[in-house]
Amino acid sequence: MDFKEFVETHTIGEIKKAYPQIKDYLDNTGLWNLPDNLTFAKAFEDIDEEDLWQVGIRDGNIADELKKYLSAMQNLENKDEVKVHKLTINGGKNKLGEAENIQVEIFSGQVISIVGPTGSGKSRLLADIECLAQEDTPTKRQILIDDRILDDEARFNLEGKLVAQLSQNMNFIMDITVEDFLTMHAKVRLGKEIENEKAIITKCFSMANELAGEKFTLDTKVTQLSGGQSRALMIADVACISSSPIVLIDEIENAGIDRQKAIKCLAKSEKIVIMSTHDPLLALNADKRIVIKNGGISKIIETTAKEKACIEKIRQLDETLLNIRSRLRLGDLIENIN
Ligand SMILES: Nc1ncnc2c1ncn2[C@@H]1O[C@H](COP(=O)(O)OP(=O)(O)OP(=O)(O)O)[C@@H](O)[C@H]1O
Repeated sequence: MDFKEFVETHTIGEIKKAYPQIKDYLDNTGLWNLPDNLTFAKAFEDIDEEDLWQVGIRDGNIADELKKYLSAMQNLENKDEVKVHKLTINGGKNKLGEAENIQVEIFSGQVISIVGPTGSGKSRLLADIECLAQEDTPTKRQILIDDRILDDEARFNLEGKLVAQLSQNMNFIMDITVEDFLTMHAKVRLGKEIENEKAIITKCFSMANELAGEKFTLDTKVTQLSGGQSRALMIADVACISSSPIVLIDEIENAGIDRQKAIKCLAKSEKIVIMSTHDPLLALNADKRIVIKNGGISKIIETTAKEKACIEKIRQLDETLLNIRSRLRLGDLIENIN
């Protein structure tokens, strides 16, 4: 029996039992009080045709409407369900055509930095991960997800669900407020759980403000945010709202935000965070760093305990430098560095 036939021959109660999400559909369309012991066709006999039209039900199309709703809910759930425990990079070739001879395994909850001279290929590695390369990019690297080789169909299905990318240049094109932006995104991601949605928006907004140098409000238009504020908002959005299990960050250091805190916020969300950086503070805050040379992965260094012990000193140096920068911006003379 196909779905249409099932809907036409069963009572509303039986249909709700077989597909519990249909109760949400009926609540959302204002049809929550239809008697459970009738079929839809019978129950609709007592409802004004115009009222049914208003919620998109006409000419006995209820089965089609229910099917559309169930399929939309399924898509949303499938999106949320994409979980990645392990990402593997199988080495390809460097710019000189030499084999990388390396395999890198990265697990959820880990933060990995990519370091190397300018032009060495850090962004290229991020791009390979973003497109889930299968030996079909200039580096010939292969990316496995949970030990799985991905065929074209799997790559296509995972597109947009797996990876959230925070790149150096981020501009908003829609002229809406921060609140509308977060609400819109939360609605797409979280759907019907309105209560939860409000709490998440509040959490996301305060996280963004904690990361941003200059504070902004929920009424601020996203197009009016500075580069640093936009980045802070997007990082908070990725940490609190986006369900992508892999986060790629291309050089966060120029963003004018609290970078160390930003990485901590992202790491807490059990995602795989991979960032290219020239910043020692960020590099040492990662669990491991991939060193790139001539377009190839030349080394993988696990951050040592001794290195971790240096972080506080580096943070102080960094703060001193930030302080000098902000004094410079304020028009002060820099004749001492206390
Ligand atoms: N293994 C490789 N084989 C061929 N080309 C490569 C390889 N790795 C990198 N490239 C190319 O080298 C160029 C520079 O790489 P990329 O932009 O990734 O450098 P980067 O380290 O991110 O630089 P920056 O620090 O300036 O951002 C790009 O055109 C990239 O496609």
